[in-house]
Amino acid sequence: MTIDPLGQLFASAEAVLFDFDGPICSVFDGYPAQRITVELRQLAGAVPDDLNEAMQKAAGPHELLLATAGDTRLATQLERALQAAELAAVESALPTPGAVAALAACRDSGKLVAIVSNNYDESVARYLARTGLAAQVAHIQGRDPSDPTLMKPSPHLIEKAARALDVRTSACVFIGDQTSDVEAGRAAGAHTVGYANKPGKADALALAGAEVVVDTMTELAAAIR
Ligand SMILES: O=C(O)COP(=O)(O)O
Repeated sequence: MTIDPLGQLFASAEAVLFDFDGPICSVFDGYPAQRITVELRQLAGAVPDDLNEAMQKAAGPHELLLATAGDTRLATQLERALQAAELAAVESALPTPGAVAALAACRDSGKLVAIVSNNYDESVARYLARTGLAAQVAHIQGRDPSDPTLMKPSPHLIEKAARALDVRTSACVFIGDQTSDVEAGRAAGAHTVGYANKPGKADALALAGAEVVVDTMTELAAAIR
């Protein structure tokens, strides 16, 4: 008998939770995250040395937002600017091959779907509307605009999405392309699948504890059916 770990994970799942940037689309393809990070740093202007150090270290706009969490005024200012940048970015976001098939497979097999993202929920909604996918997603869980510390790797967003779908987290499979996604999924008590969309990611996702790692969303779609 062949053992199909991915098929088994989905067979017993009631809901499939998708991270947005990566598994569903490349959000920052036309408006690079690096450019947004630089623009947000410029907007922040002069800040105290310790904060400046943390902000310079941030690898992307969400890490930058997190770095400002202790400064409510600045965090609010950057949150608003990042929301605007994300809304602009999704207009040119490119779909991930296999993502549409994966969502269709969930619909056909009667599994609930939520998107769980550190991005602004309205930008996710715009992308889904633009690409005709809105009806296939029961819930969009974006970051909490008032508290960046609740972004993944915190389990908060996954727990909230499961509550919105009225399922236990243990009945959810969460697919993400970052080790922080896998950490969030595990901390929430969900099953986790790593999507290794770049060379070298597979080992890191497995090390973070992903139960299965896939290289393509097409492979994932086939396993859901
Ligand atoms: O874009 C990011 O880095 C985070 O967003 P995600 O949670 O949708 O992956």
